[in-house]
Amino acid sequence: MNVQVISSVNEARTEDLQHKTVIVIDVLRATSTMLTALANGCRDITPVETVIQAKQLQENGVLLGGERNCKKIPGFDFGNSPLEYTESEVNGKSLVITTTNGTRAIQKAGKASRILIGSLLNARACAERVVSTCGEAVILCSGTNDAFALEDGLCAGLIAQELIDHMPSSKQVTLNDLGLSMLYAYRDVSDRLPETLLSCVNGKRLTRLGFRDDVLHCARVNVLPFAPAVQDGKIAASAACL
Ligand SMILES: O=C(O)[C@H](CS(=O)(=O)O)OP(=O)(O)O
Ligand SMILES: [Mg+2]
Repeated sequence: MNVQVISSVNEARTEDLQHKTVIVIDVLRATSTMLTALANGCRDITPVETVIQAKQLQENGVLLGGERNCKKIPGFDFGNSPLEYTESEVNGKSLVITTTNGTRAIQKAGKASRILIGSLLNARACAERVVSTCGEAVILCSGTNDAFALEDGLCAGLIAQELIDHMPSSKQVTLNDLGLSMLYAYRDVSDRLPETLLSCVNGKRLTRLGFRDDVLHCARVNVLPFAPAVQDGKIAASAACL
């Protein structure tokens, strides 16, 4: 299986994504937040690119979440902190979310045959789901404002490692050069991921803004057993088995 790792939304060309399984990663924090909300019983999540689109989807009982400049958007129920999306807040509810990078990456992958939502939290589940499919796969790192973000790259490396570990011996995983680089980088820091995430640009920024615990939450590996797909514009935990 050919697996291409793409460094940021800006680097993703439509022809690289269409007809492929695309795993979208935004470790800090969008995809980690979505997965946490689903793990806490959120019924479904609609990721949108703009604040206006989110507000247009606002209706009774629907929660609005997201950030601009790492901060909660005025009038929204939640920011982009996974720790806000507790069971008591989100269980059984629908959520519309917009973030600077992660929801933009999901929209960019719109021509993929399947879009999976990935992070360190569910890397193994993503790999297992990809192994069971045919065709090529892409790991799309959201990055930050069109630039590479280390936390997303390390997650791509972890997913590559999980793909290698779970691929039947009759099949091989072939990575592009960025994928190989991230695999080697992940192996190098796998025993100190929390410190590594706290030391990267986004980890430092979030810590400065009071979100250190978010970084530590997002640095946990393989704690969620599902890899949800985007279907008809929504992400649902039940779509994890489709
Ligand atoms: O809230 C976040 O962690 C970031 C904000 S910023 O772009 O790094 O300022 O958004 P995300 O879309 O989750 O990367
Ligand atoms: Mg990010």
